[in-house]
Amino acid sequence: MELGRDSDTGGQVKYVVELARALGTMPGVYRVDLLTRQVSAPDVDWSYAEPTEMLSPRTKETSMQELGESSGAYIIRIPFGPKDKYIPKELLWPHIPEFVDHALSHIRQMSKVLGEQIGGGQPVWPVAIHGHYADAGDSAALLSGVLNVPMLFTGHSLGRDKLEQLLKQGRQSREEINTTYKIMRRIEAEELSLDASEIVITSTRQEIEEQWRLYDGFDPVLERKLRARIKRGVSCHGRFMPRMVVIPPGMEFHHIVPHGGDMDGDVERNEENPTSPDPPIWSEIMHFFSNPRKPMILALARPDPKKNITTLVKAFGECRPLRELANLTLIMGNRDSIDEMSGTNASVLLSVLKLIDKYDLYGQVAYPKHHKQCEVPDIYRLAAKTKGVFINPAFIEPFGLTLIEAAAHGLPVVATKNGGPVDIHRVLDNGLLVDPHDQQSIADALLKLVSDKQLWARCRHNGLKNIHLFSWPEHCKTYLSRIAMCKPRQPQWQRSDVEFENPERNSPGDSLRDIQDLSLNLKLSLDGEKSEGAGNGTLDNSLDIDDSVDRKSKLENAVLKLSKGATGGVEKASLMEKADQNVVGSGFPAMRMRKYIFVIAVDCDSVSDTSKIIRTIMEAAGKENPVGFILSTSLSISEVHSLLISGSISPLDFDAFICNSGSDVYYPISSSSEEGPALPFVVDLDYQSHIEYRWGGEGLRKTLVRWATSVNEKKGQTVAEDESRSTAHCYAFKVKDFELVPPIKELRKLMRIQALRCHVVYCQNSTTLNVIPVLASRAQALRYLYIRWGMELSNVIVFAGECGDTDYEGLLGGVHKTVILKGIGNNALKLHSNRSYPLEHVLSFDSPNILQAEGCCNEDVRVSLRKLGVIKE
Ligand SMILES: O=c1ccn([C@@H]2O[C@H](COP(=O)(O)OP(=O)(O)O[C@H]3O[C@H](CO)[C@@H](O)[C@H](O)[C@H]3O)[C@@H](O)[C@H]2O)c(=O)[nH]1
Ligand SMILES: O=P(O)(O)OC[C@H]1O[C@](O)(CO)[C@@H](O)[C@@H]1O
Repeated sequence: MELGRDSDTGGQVKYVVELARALGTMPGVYRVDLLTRQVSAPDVDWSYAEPTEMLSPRTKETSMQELGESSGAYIIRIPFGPKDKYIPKELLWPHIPEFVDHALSHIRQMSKVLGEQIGGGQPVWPVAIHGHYADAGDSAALLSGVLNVPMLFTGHSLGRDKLEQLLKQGRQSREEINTTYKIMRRIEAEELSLDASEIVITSTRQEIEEQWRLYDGFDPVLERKLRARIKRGVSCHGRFMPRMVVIPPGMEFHHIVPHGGDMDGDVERNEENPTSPDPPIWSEIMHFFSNPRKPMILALARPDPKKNITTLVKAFGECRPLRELANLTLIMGNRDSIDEMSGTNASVLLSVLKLIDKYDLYGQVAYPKHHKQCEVPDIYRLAAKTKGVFINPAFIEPFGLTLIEAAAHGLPVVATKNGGPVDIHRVLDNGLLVDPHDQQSIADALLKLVSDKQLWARCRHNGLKNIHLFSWPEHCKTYLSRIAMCKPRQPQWQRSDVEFENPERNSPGDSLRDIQDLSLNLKLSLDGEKSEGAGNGTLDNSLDIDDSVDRKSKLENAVLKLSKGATGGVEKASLMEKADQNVVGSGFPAMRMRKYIFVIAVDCDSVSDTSKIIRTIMEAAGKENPVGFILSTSLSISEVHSLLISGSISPLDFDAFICNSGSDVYYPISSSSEEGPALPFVVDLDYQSHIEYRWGGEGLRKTLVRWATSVNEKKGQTVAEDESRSTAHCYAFKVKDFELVPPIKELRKLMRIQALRCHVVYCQNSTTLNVIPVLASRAQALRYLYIRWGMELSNVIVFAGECGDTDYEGLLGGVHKTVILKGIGNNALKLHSNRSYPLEHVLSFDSPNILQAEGCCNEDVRVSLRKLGVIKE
């Protein structure tokens, strides 16, 4: 770990690595995979390019022999974004879909490997997926949706709070902040994480009460109300809230020199080897001081403006008695040259240097250029040895790992009263809290602690006495018990395979009793005791139980046939049949065998344009390649049927149909005349069970109808429910005038405020609004086809227009190739006003996977296919 190297290498890195390592050694946990980006750049360590790295356990008890072949904790580095280049977290957003696709492929591969090793040949699926920080939250939401496993989320630092703090400081406008930090994109990712997570882990209560409450999708009062309703067994009307759980992080204690009985004031010494030489970092710090024997005030933080180091230097510089009594050590990451640091970090450092000069603090302040990770404990020990004090004066500190590190080394603390330190102080009672904006109170608190020997000894003693409360094994126990309470989710087809093979194992708890793994952050198996917990937890979490599709019927792997109702819409014809093994049951064969799959996702102005483009693309594909076709559209399946008939295209020319903006997947079947008016398609019920998660059903529909009424009252008859086009997982509304309806971002906000989790899409030239499950989309349906049928995503070519429905941008990113057909697309959509951030924060325009075709005639398409190497000549 290169902690403090830049703004990406802070406490979160340490937290996540230590958590993964600790989880990997927990009884019952089989495997933990920590997924991160692979970087092979000259300016970063070579190990960042290693695809896999084992995190060896810290505890001696866990011998390698005890572990299974692939068990333990691993860092898995996934390549995505430009090769050979380090990208700061703010610029990663356009590359997230590519990460998700590669991560899926790793998880799929791993589940097979583990299946061979410990699963009796059945794939071993992750038990849960945990996103850390907004970008991983965004990814985990998509992955949990495709894999159909529970998601957990930890924010570490939250965008809305950061935005408020930056606005308060008044140095940048909202637009400037967004340009620098891509903060609106990040906030949307955090909102999506709330939509999709079953559990949100926080380090403190303050994070819930004061930070998460700033989000549309979380309201502590509504959360309590919903929880009470669940306990009483009363309906929540389709509303869902993630469960917030406070679990403070832990510490790794292996490198801490035992303090023996020396808790009451005498400085510690190395008990194991009293004659060992002083660590080199001590002299590197001491050479700054004219009187190295004075107590040392220590600050250790990334040189980030929010850490407020400049106020500390001012407080020190302006307080004569403090300067006389103590020295100040500032550990602010590592640097070779200030000119090579990032803009904000460099400006903090320059300000500090100017202040040292202004107050003439030479000989009293140390600011070493380098320190190694392994030297950090020595730095705390040095401060404790001089009877010094640790200070964290951050404007706001979400938790503050340095505070528990200092306590573990017997160093009393002065800390900001904003954020996590309040909770830490309640537990440890090892120092004083201050207002970080009040320079005088910072100086007073420091002076008090360095001058009052009894207070200093009491704080040291208290910290050492209670630090065991911040332990990773304790953290992991609570964490795992929470996961055991989640309602088990798993791909339906996998569950049915297991159950058909082994009819003894039919209760939901049983599948948890099998060894399972938990990917991205952990993989674990649950023992009998925990499985019972899982049963009880289902009650606790019954918010998510609203499983409206009858489980039994889903398990039957049935084929649902459709027939045209009197209205011309599609009705379910009550025909649940045993699986037609050739169609759905045994793995839809065609997609896996295709060399390429062309996904036609052009959102045209008119139906005739669509069928014309379908024919052009099919002709351009030629016959030489075994190409499969998928139509991806906002249309319902009966509209698709009419479109195909009007264009004289056979449904059998397609492998699949992604309909209703991604809320339904169908496969074509040959219709026989005996079946009367049945449409020649079967619906994929497994897909429905995947996207069912948090679907608000009737409660959501009623809220939408009320919303439509209120729009109509204000603007005249503008929005009306379109029952004929609505399906079980898509509520369709007709829109008369798109200028009069609110943009997507407002409608989404309105739904989130009411704890309704869904995805809203304006489509068909803005004449229609489709409201679908939050984990459904046209892009997600493609990932599902990969997981379900093994359709290779890198061999998929998506054809899209220049613009389209409001889910358009989701179609472009990822490992598949995209051909954008110039001049095509419905143009009435307010695509750009649907987001609160520019398209560049979502899409990478220079991606080699995206191509522009000059037009949409046969030759234009063929030129693009040639460029992609799909066709020769
Ligand atoms: O020059 C430095 C600066 C920091 N560190 C280490 O880096 C970590 C910094 O963690 P923390 O003080 O918690 O701050 P952040 O880097 O800002 O971490 C974020 O993530 C942490 C874990 O969730 C939270 O505790 C913080 O509040 C949150 O701001 C600590 O282990 C430090 O020892 C160094 O080794 N060298
Ligand atoms: O300033 P931001 O964007 O809120 O980010 C802070 C986050 O970045 C990191 O420094 C990266 O490790 C984390 O410690 C912290 O969670």
